[in-house]
Amino acid sequence: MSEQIKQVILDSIAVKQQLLNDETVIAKLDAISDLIVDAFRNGKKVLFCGNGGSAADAQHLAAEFSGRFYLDREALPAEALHVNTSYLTAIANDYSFEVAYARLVKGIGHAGDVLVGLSTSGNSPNIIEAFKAAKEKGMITIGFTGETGGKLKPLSDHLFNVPSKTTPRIQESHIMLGHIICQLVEERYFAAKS
Ligand SMILES: O=C(CO)[C@@H](O)[C@H](O)[C@H](O)[C@H](O)COP(=O)(O)O
Ligand SMILES: [Zn+2]
Repeated sequence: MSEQIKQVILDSIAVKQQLLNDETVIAKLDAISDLIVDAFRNGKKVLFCGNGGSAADAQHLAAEFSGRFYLDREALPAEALHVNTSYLTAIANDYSFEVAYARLVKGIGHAGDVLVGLSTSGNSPNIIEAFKAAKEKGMITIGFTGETGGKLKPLSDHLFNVPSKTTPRIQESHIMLGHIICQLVEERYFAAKS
């Protein structure tokens, strides 16, 4: 049993070690943070979407922006697309779950806004449809996926494809990458303002 537990921790570390060793990932984190700072400076917002554990990650990361992270500061405009359960259940029930996020992107998304999609397979239909809607709107799409990127890869302007095939290990790295971006964005946006 303890070996099994240790193996999970080792596997999680191994994925993160690969990210640490990949200079393109480090450079991308730096660049995406600047991109999001620019979006906020231009009055744009960041929308997040995911399913299951990745829905939790989506709202977690949105709340780092709209609430606060390390700094005591103003709110930044960010939200996760699944948080209104009345909206989500009505649209899933009346139309389909597949269109639920896309419909909201069409309703509230504007050119220059950012859509972050978290999908370990890269193949969740509602995330795919949301990315298609975002691209039609002229939004910037950022995918967080597993190693292949799945169907989200060609729809992502920027992609963090975590080098693993295992859903929970991928998610553990997604939240780490997301936290890094939140930290850099908060520092850069509010340092420039003060
Ligand atoms: O949290 C977990 C597994 O760790 C699950 O809830 C998982 O997120 C769900 O099965 C999702 O529906 C998987 O979707 P995706 O990552 O392939 O887009
Ligand atoms: Zn999970």
